[in-house]
Amino acid sequence: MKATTKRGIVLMNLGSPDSTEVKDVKKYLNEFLMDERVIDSPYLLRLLLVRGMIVPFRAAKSAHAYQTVWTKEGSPLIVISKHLQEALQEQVDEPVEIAMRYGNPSPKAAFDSLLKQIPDIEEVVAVPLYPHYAMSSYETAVEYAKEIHAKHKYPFKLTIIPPYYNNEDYINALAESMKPFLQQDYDQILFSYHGVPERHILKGDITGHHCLQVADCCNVDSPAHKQCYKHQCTRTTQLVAEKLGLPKDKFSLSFQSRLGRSEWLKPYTAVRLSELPKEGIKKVLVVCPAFVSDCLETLEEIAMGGKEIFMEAGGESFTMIPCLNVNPLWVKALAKWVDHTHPVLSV
Ligand SMILES: C=CC1=C(C)c2cc3[nH]c(cc4nc(cc5[nH]c(cc1n2)c(C)c5CCC(=O)O)C(CCC(=O)O)=C4C)c(C)c3C=C
Ligand SMILES: [Fe+2]
Ligand SMILES: [Fe+2]
Repeated sequence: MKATTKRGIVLMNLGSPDSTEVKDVKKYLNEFLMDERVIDSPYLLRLLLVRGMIVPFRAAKSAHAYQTVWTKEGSPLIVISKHLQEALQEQVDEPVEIAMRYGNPSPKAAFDSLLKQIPDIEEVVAVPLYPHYAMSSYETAVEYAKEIHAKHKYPFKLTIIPPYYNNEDYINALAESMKPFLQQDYDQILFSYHGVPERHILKGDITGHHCLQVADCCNVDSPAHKQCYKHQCTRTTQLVAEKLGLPKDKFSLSFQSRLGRSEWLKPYTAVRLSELPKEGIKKVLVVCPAFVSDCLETLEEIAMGGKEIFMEAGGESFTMIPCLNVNPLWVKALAKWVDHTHPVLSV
């Protein structure tokens, strides 16, 4: 069916450095970590922390990590986002662009390109490539896109796809993508999500008294869950496990990529990978549902670093399940969500 409204689509991801050179990685880390939704200290303290401590110490290590996963076409996250754009474009009539929260291409470049292709464009549908709501991922991407939209007075309406951590199309695509890996002999599936500081969870609790304060908070109903990253990761895990018929002892959940010394969501993936073999879990499958595109954090931190930790601790086999990337069911889900007849809620 042809769209009645003149529309365009933007897939929004996090972004990567322009190259693996230390100067480009520094530029990227500065932009990323100076975001107040990522490092939420007051401006001057953040500036001191980021420019004076984190970036000078982290840039070379980070650049080296990027070198281990970089491809001829560029950063895996950007390349896969482009492939997803192409795959979705084959399914929908509206022009599809990609935009990154940090680095390139920017939301402005994506909006300008859509406006050039359809000068009388009426609506742009933005799809954050984050299934879960976190201040440091979904929220910052959405608020940035809204800011650019307002600042440049674009003539079209901006519609945002809400978090889809519990959406049946997303859960089904994820479960189906995992099925082939369950044919092999394994002891447990580790669902490893990007972590966030516990402080962010407390800050995002709209009730002010639920998250991390009520016993088993993620499994006790609360309006806080609308913006609770921990609840949403827990729910994705439960729904995928149900869909795959996994018994309780066959899966567990952990959080990766901790930065700094404050307390982040626990258990930490690196710690669990070092403990699992001692608990008799010698064959592990790892899936990272917070990322829909493979990136540094899945390909280097988990598939390389995580595997090393697990094998050195006595593990026998470590299998990384790829992200959804350009999985046909995932592309189909996106095409369904952006269809003009499908009711989307603007956040
Ligand atoms: C999936 C959602 C993400 C959340 C939530 C998130 C929070 C978060 N991240 C950092 C710091 C870093 N993250 C880095 C890489 C990175 N993070 C995400 C996603 C989320 N981050 C992705 C997809 C990537 C990979 C990007 C790529 O180019 O492949 C990095 C850069 C790499 C490094 O030096 O380790 C940093 C730094 C914080 C502090 C945070 C929450 C507060
Ligand atoms: Fe991150
Ligand atoms: Fe919560």
